[in-house]
Amino acid sequence: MRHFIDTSEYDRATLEHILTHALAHRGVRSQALARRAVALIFFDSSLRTRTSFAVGIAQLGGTCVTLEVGRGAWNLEYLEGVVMDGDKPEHVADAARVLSRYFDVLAIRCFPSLKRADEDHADPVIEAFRRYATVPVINLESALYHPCQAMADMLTIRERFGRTDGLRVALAWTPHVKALPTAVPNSFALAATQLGCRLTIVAPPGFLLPDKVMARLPGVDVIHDQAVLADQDVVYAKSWTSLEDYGASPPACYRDWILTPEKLGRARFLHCLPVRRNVEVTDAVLESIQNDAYDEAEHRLHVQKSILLHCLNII
Ligand SMILES: CC(=O)N[C@@H](CCCN)C(=O)O
Ligand SMILES: NC(=O)OP(=O)(O)O
Repeated sequence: MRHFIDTSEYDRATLEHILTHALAHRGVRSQALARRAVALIFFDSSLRTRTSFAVGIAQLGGTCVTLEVGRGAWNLEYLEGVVMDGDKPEHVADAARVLSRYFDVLAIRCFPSLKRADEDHADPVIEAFRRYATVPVINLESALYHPCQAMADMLTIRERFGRTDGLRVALAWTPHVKALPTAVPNSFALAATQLGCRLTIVAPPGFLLPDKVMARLPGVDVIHDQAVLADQDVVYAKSWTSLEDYGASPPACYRDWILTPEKLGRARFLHCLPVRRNVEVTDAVLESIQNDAYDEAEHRLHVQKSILLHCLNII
């Protein structure tokens, strides 16, 4: 079964095939998903993911139903063997099997708790759906991975530069008012290296990615000095939680890690959005011609149509 949970479950040729299809079919309307139905299951908020999936499915002639877990749909337990006497009336073990009888694809968003790193790093909710679903599962951002975002990121780089191989790409930590997940930086780092980019992680001490991700990034430099950003082709700005003080708001002493035009130099700017203006990145960066984040958001629509077709063995 072709799930799409983490890009590193696929080889480079498959990822390239999806990107090539997405670039060639951008804007194309078809009936490729006629008579197919996709469940969009949200445990957490979204602007881009829910809308771009709904529109993309419609452009392919398919149907989607959006469920908000705990708000209109039952709240779902996902841990094995628990006595369900709390606030969660249904288990993923049952919900995933039932929804698989109605839908051709189950797509799930569930962020980490940011309380216990060991539990988050096991990615329990998406793994529960993988275990019990009998149709393909697409990850709309789990505790550890956001593969659809990473594919849109790589499509943006490929469109801008005509290639991904050999480009100098920095994953640049930014300040934030609260701790954020590592899913976006994890998947960006993995996909960028899979597609031949020369990746540098630029972050304060203690802000590494989880061990199970770093283990798949051999040879990637981690640098604690933003001076290297100006030498890059692409700067990918993102805040994420410290591993040493897991789930704690970033300390005020790192507020000057905000990305400015001076630090960006001539690099192209990417961000998954949403962005906290003048906390993570200045208005001047976002209003500059170097900002490719809106193309990046558009590319979610194009690449997700190709991911759906891949998961259903249509391409
Ligand atoms: C602000 C916030 O909660 N960001 C989330 C979502 C990012 C895009 N889906 C994060 O950092 O993972
Ligand atoms: N980038 C992204 O996934 O956006 P949403 O959280 O708005 O879906």
